[in-house]
Amino acid sequence: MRLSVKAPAKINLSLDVLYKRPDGYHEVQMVMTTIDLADRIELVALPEEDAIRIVSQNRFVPDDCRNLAYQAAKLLKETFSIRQGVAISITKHIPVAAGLAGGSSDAAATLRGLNKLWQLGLTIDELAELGAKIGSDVAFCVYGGTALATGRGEIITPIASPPPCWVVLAKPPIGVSTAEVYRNLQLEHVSHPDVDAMVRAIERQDYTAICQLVGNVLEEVTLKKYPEVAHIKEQMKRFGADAVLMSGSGPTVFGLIEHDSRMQRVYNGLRGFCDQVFAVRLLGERHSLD
Ligand SMILES: C[C@@](CO)(OP(=O)(O)O)[C@H](O)COP(=O)(O)OP(=O)(O)OC[C@H]1O[C@@H](n2ccc(N)nc2=O)[C@H](O)[C@@H]1O
Ligand SMILES: Nc1ncnc2c1ncn2[C@@H]1O[C@H](COP(=O)(O)OP(=O)(O)O)[C@@H](O)[C@H]1O
Repeated sequence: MRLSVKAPAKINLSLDVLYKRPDGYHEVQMVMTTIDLADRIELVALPEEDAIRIVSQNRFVPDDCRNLAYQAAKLLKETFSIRQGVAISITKHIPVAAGLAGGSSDAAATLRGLNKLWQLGLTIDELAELGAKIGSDVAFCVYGGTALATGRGEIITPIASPPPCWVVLAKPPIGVSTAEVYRNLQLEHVSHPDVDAMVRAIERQDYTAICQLVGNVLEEVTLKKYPEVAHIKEQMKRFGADAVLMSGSGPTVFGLIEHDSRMQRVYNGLRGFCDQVFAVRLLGERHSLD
């Protein structure tokens, strides 16, 4: 049996860090939303072989137990004593180590897919709870759509999706370590975005307010280390994006744009000096288990 599952990227419209916790993680408050830039996960049952195989053509993607999709399959196998194997093919479209949760989304898609393939009958809440054991962003990726994420990012409260718009993404050729960015964050020096106001602006579908309220406390850390990220931000503003922000720990910068012609201008302008540029739509729908 074979199954194909879509694994979309996320962006953080608002990302605040409240404090460092005794367990080493940071307490966060984020508004996250999925976008139409996705990896494709193919799951093939290996009934004769009790192994997890990862297949990927992308040289930045580990093909062993470091792969988050591998960890998702292993977690399900161990928790439910599954005695059969699976081959997981990952076709990457989401840039790696980019602040777009590509690995987390691959893990979440693997959880949703194996729930079907192995007929486990788990609810989406149960899958999200398992996902949180793999990484802080995995629970959100299990649900998709738009949500307020709190705790270390694993406590998910679904909210309405923002009004439809274009998202132009530009990723400079650097990979960022999330752990390092959190480690270098100096909370006494940051200005905090108003996450609650962002949630309210989304709930009332107020595009102008959403654009005014975007903010990410991790920006300062990554921009300081990589001035090219600040440069991309400036260019995206100059070409006319309605709002510009770095996603997650970076280095990907995204711009929100309402009108098609403006999107084309921003996209073409950025392609002049950045290799990885994408123009996609927000994905309104949450994932269902059907
Ligand atoms: C910054 C964010 C924003 O959505 O995304 P990315 O930039 O990675 O996409 C997330 O908080 C990243 O989530 P994720 O990438 O799943 O992190 P994890 O694997 O759980 O943790 C990686 C490391 O980041 C640090 N970490 C992560 C989450 C958190 N709330 N506090 C932390 O301090 C810890 O040092 C941890 O060891
Ligand atoms: N399926 C996967 N796809 C991409 N990267 C993965 C995957 N599994 C594990 N990784 C590792 O996770 C790290 C972070 O990747 P990714 O999830 O793309 O970035 P981010 O945490 O910035 O959103 C990478 O350096 C990579 O080695």
